[in-house]
Amino acid sequence: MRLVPQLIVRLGGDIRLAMILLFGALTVVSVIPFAIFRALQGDWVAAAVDTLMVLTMVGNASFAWMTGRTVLAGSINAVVVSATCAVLPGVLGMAGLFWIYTVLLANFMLAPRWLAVSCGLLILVGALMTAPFPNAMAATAFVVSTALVMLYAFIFASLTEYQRQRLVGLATRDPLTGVANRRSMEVELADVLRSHQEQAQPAALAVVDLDHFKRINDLHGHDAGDRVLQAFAQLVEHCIRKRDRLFRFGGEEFVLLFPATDREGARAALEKVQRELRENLMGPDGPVTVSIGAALLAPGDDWPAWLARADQALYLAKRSGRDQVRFDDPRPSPGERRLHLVMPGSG
Ligand SMILES: Nc1nc2c(ncn2[C@@H]2O[C@H](COP(=O)(O)OP(=O)(O)OP(=O)(O)O)[C@@H](O)[C@H]2O)c(=O)[nH]1
Repeated sequence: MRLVPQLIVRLGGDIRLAMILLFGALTVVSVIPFAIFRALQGDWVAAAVDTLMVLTMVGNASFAWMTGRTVLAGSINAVVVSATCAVLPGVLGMAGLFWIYTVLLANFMLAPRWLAVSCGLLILVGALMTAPFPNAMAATAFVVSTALVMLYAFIFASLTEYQRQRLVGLATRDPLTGVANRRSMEVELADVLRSHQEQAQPAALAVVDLDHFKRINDLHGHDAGDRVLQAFAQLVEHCIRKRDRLFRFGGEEFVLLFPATDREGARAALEKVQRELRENLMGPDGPVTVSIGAALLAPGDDWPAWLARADQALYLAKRSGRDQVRFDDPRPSPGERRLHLVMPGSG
């Protein structure tokens, strides 16, 4: 991808990275002239402080761009610039105070809120100890204005974070059941494939489909069907491991992803899910069963192929009478018919 489109895609998807790069660029443009001017005046301490700040910002922006570790890079930026700001009035006199408001605001865009508040307090205390305030009134005005700027920035950052989380929720969750949606599934399956390629980790995937679900809708209405879907999602999320993931693929079809799990692990997990649902998933007319098709990730699989194999196993589970789990075997031995294992105890 060319540089500008790549830049737009990455910055559009990661606001903290965008702020770190912007902050780095603005620091270079705004601080370098001061560093040169102070060096020309023979004020070597101030020139060195300015240069150190520029180097830190540029280094951190490169680090954030290359590693994606934007919280760490933004936090380092906030701490370094705030520490500099705290002593700046001691070096520059009252002129050092003018930079403080910019840094107080920038900290909330670069670092987590608790760190931005801590850095703000550091600046406040440092400036109070080092700035040559002409009188107590000037010092009081400084404290009040600094506190107000921090308060506004804190409220703004909190609201922005709340809205961001709501947007992420809307974009990645299924509104009916609250589980992750198909879009998240595609992203997470691609991640699992990457770590499978890098670390040769096994992974299993299962497509779970409620049996005769249409009857519930037809006999008792859509709301009754919705309640069964919600109960299903709650029961499954309750009985899988934290790292396993449940997605709503569409309608009454769900996908379960088991990262770092081999065949035996997947078999045990699916037995548990099936047992939990058999015992506790109730529709208006009694227990609701599920059919499950599972597949282990095989070398050379992309995620649609992996999912298609699990779906094929589900199809066989349905055709064989429902209420059962079937595994697809990705590597039948030469000349052998593709083997579909029916789990013990399943229908
Ligand atoms: N209540 C409700 N129903 C839904 C939702 N999404 C899809 N459905 C219904 O799910 C039903 C799926 O029907 P089918 O594909 O025939 O599946 P089934 O009746 O479970 O039959 P088998 O899968 O073969 O056991 C359809 O009636 C859809 O309208 C939803 O969000 N809420």
